[in-house]
Amino acid sequence: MLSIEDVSVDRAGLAIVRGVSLRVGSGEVVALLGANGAGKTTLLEGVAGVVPVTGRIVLDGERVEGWPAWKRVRHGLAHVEQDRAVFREMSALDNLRTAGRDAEPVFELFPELRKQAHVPAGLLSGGEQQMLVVGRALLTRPKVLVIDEMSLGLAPIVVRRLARAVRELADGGVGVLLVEQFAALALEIADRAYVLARGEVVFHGRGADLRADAELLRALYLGSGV
Ligand SMILES: Nc1ncnc2c1ncn2[C@@H]1O[C@H](COP(=O)(O)OP(=O)(O)OP(=O)(O)O)[C@@H](O)[C@H]1O
Repeated sequence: MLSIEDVSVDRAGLAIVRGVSLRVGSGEVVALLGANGAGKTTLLEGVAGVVPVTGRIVLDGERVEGWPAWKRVRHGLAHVEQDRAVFREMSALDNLRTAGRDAEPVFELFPELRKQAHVPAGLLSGGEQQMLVVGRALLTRPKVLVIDEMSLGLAPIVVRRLARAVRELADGGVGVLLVEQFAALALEIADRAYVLARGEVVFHGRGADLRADAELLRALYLGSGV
């Protein structure tokens, strides 16, 4: 569904992402892990069309690396950015309506939002705001969802709730590429995982294998390789 082939990204003259190749299939959650500064956010931004890349990005059968971000969205890509941006003065429902579609599927996925439908989004809890952001992305009916650190600053119970929802989305056929600071949590819902260190893939394998091998995970995070 999404294939990233030999992708590199430079920023301010520095090679931040270097020759990364990875794939996300339909119905799969793929975790993208790595220490701070490894290049995870930059890679997602390259996929979404926020920053230019070299290499190939194939989305649902089409080469999209030269496309503007909006065109990638139209072709089935949704990008949940790190900043959890909602329209604070607008109600939760109106935030969802900006996606131009009936909000009902979001209320089914996150019933807690239904009760808050008419509350200004700025007054919602951090977790509810994140549900809105994920919900809004979902309403564009993506084939692939790339999510950057959706757990930042949220309570563990809320993070679990969001993680479950992401797994449900994938079970419904969406391909998910998930950047997550809590590796253990990401690996609970991930089918496969990649670890980035200094812009390069240093591990690729089954989520369960990495989860079962804390030693390996630690070594990868420290950048010492396998
Ligand atoms: N706009 C930019 N200009 C120059 N350098 C940047 C820019 N954005 C990020 N970087 C640098 O790129 C490197 C990778 O950053 P990136 O945010 O992609 O990593 P990350 O793996 O997502 O880390 P984190 O988990 O801390 O968000 C960092 O060294 C960062 O300072």
